[in-house]
Amino acid sequence: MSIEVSRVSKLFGDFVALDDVSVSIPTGQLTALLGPSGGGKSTLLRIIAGLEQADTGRIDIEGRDATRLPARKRNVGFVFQHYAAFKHLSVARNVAFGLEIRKTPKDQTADRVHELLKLVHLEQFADRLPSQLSGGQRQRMALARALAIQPSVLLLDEPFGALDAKVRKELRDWLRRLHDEIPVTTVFVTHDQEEALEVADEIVVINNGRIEQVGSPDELYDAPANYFVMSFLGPVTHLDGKLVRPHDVEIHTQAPVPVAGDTVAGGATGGAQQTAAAGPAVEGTVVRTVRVGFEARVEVAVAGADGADQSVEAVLTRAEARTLGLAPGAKVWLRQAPGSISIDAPAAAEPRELVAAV
Ligand SMILES: Nc1ncnc2c1ncn2[C@@H]1O[C@H](COP(=O)(O)OP(=O)(O)OP(=O)(O)O)[C@@H](O)[C@H]1O
Repeated sequence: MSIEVSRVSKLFGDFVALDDVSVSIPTGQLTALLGPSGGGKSTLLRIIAGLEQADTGRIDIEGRDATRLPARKRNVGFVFQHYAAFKHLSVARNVAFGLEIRKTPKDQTADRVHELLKLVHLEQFADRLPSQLSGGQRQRMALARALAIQPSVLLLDEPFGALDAKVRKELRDWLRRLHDEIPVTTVFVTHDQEEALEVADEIVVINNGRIEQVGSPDELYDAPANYFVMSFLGPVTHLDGKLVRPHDVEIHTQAPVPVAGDTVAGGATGGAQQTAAAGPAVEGTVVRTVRVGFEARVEVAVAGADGADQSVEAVLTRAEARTLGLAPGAKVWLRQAPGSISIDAPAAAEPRELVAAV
């Protein structure tokens, strides 16, 4: 393991930002710290970097106790969302900075800067000033600068957060490819589940100063440990007392023949369960259908346990929606698709609070 975080807690006044957090970050992989705003991701990253001190607990980096080491002695590269470049220095000099202060011989520095600028596709901009770069190019320069000192760990705090969606997506793909080329242990903070699922080898889900789950993108998606993780990883809806994904809700225009509903695989307590066969269907009425790109989102009103109408969302392909001809007011039957996963919804009132927290 490249980074071992053991029983780390951090308070700001009496606010608990991190509560007894332990996690192992594997060597050579891209690990995402994922969670909602204020959950403690940046605080954890800053403690690993040595920019913040934990109140209790221990940090080991590459087998060495780094808990009390100052940031500059931890051999970590760091990139923030708003990268502070030296405005009056060229791109090449910015990248060279870490090497110059370490008194690296000039020719070695020049070679390394050239190599890094090539790696981040900025060779032709070596002599420009940072202000003459686009936001995406500036973040690539920041990465080159962080990599210059050959860090054992690269820490990225929402590195693409300030960029527009298209550039963000490009840089995300680029970071993945870059990491395949030079597999430095990398930890990056994001609140964007899609970014984490797409880029990371491993995801650490953090909420309210605690770790909710650690796993590969597939593990998290296929076996979320709890209600929070499942809700945070993408759209969810409630069907028959369970949290399910809208694309796992089947819509029938006639009452389907019930097949014994059986639960085959349970995760951790309270975690996802996989339905082997479809159980009885729930009757409802179509409220509206909205087409979004190739999908059709169908809102269906069903009678809840308390008698009041509850809204269930189902997502179909456009073709499916067209075949079913779902007009508002149409009577339908909903059931969870066989093989899909669900989590028992917590007792009354709680779901709404949790969804609001997300
Ligand atoms: N220096 C500080 N002083 C007081 N409170 C702080 C300080 N730094 C962070 N906090 C608080 O600690 C909590 C966790 O902050 P942190 O930045 O780690 O969250 P985050 O998950 O990275 O969220 P975001 O994505 O919004 O940055 C927040 O409620 C924040 O207000």
